[in-house]
Amino acid sequence: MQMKNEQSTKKAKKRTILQAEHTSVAFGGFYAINDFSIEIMEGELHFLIGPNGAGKTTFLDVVCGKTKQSQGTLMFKEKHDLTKLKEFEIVREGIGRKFQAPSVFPNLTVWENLELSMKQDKRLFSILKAKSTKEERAQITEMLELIGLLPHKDEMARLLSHGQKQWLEIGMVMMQKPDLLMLDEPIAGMTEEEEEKTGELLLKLKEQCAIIVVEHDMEFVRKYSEKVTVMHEGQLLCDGPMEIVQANERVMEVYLGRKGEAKDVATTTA
Ligand SMILES: Nc1ncnc2c1ncn2[C@@H]1O[C@H](COP(=O)(O)OP(=O)(O)OP(=O)(O)O)[C@@H](O)[C@H]1O
Repeated sequence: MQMKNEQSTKKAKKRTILQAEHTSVAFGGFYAINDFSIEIMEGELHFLIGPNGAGKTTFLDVVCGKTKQSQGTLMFKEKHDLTKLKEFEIVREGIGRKFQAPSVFPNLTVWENLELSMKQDKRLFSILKAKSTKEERAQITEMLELIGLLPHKDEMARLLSHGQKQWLEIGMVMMQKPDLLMLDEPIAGMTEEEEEKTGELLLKLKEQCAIIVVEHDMEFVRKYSEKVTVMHEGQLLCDGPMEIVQANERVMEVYLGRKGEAKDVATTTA
């Protein structure tokens, strides 16, 4: 009986998916990130916000190995030291990233795009020649349902709307079953309806992996965030649930002190 209790406690305890401590990144003598720390837990939809130039994209670059940090520790799933891995090894360990602009294969169908993303051998010829297994086809269908593109499965990707292309690309990253998904401004350029569908999609995806979203749209952050980290000038300014973050005086100062972004915070703090 006691063992059973221990097991259920173990089950309930969430893993730390990503832990960065005292991360710094220097470009020449300039610190784009300066002693920044963040912890991302399993099943978390975590928004990373901050004014332009705060260091958000640089941080994602560090996590996926594109940029090397000059200082700090960076652990993935409590056991992989990301600073020692190359970009392809980081992907293989389970970190998927989607950049802001959609980059699907325009002249392949939606189905083929997903099929391509799940194969190791990325040569087009091999993919079109090799038939997917029943299990793989079931996985593709499941993903199409999740991203809402099942009715469009035979359409050329170039014919999709901007929002649909973004969902397809998210689906392509998800086909590799990441434990951490990183998205850079996923709703940029979307219609209101597409924004809402994206928010709903993120809520579903967090059942499968932890998610970091870099976002400028404060209304979207307020609506869908569980946890928010605010960066400013390469440093951690504040973190916690959105109610805490938007009531933080330093956060207000940083945003209100910058023309154009005052509107964003005013909307969320009203
Ligand atoms: N390769 C680089 N060389 C020199 N400076 C860089 C480089 N990459 C980024 N920076 C600088 O580092 C700082 C942080 O940039 P970063 O793109 O990470 O900010 P951000 O928070 O993502 O901004 P935005 O919201 O505008 O995308 C900026 O001052 C930027 O000019």
